[in-house]
Amino acid sequence: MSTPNQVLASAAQLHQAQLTKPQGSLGKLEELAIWFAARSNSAMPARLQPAIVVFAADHGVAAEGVSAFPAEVTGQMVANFVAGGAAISVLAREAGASLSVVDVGVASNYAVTAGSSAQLFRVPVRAGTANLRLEPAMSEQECNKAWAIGVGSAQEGLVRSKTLLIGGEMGIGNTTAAAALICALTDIDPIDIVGLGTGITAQSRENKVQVVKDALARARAAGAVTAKDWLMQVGGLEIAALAGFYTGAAEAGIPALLDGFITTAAALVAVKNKPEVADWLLASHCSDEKGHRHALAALQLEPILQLGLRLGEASGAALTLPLIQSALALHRDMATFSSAGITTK
Ligand SMILES: O=C(O)c1ccc[n+]([C@@H]2O[C@H](COP(=O)([O-])O)[C@@H](O)[C@H]2O)c1
Ligand SMILES: Cc1cc2nc[nH]c2cc1C
Repeated sequence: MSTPNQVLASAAQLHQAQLTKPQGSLGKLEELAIWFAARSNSAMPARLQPAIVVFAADHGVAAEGVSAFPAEVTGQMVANFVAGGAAISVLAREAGASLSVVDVGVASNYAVTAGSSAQLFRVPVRAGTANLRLEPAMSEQECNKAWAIGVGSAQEGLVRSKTLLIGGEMGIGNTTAAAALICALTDIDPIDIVGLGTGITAQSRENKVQVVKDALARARAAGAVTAKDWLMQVGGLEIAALAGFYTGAAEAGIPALLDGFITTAAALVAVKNKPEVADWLLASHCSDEKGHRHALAALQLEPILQLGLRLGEASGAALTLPLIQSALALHRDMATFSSAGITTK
């Protein structure tokens, strides 16, 4: 596992103090430049080359009425990503990021058009998870397979020469799985974590809280202890792939930018499994999903933005890219007090 370089962080901090601005006046942007310096082999990090990888899969728990949309939307949205019409298609183009979609378990058939705007990899581990209220979402072997696809996605051709990895997800029903994982790994009550997902009613949310409580009780009785036990019991295939993706990024020494509620649940699994992964994670935004801020706090991460987003697909992470690139450009290109001949005392 790579570790951030504190000597480069100190050099970057000294450089920030010499730029033509009052100390600390660029706030969080200064912290970002120093954070990337420690993780990019240079006190003056170059413009980032971001890769967005959206993992898609279905959830058996959708049968419990926990989403405002039918499960077929997962596959239909994969087709939309490939056709270039989804929010993340637009935002990836705007930010100059590559976009890949990895189907690790979409249950429905979907047709993709030729001449696509995103690369699609179809590597389904199974056709969606089982209903996690009633049985383990997946077997240990399936969980490991999805995890390995995520590791491979962070370390192979998909992201070659990229310097920032962004994981996203698409999966109807996955806020239920993510909520269950966050509750299991933080010991916070489902009441404080379960949210409205795609926009369910308050009454449906009561049912969703009960579904999560039932799933947690079932998995606990089945002997779930480790983060990977919980992942296999109440997680999802795209969540397992994302946890592997963050682990693979950390192993390769490439920073990873989190998106919303579901990606943060996956990051929590990765960090509980291997604490050093935390050194490579950056939070882009705090979504409107009820438990997101608790999950970020459990990871000791402070989000850059809070815009009331609740979309997923890596959209919040992509929206943060211009700010991050600006932070690095300011760090590289601003004049120093001495080069500009500005007096400090
Ligand atoms: O990223 C978030 O914070 C977020 C919050 C709410 C919903 N979502 C997206 O909505 C889908 C899951 O919502 P649901 O209601 O089907 O569980 C899934 O495709 C996610 O990408 C994403
Ligand atoms: C249309 C739609 C787009 C999405 N993108 C991520 N999750 C989603 C859920 C729905 C329902």
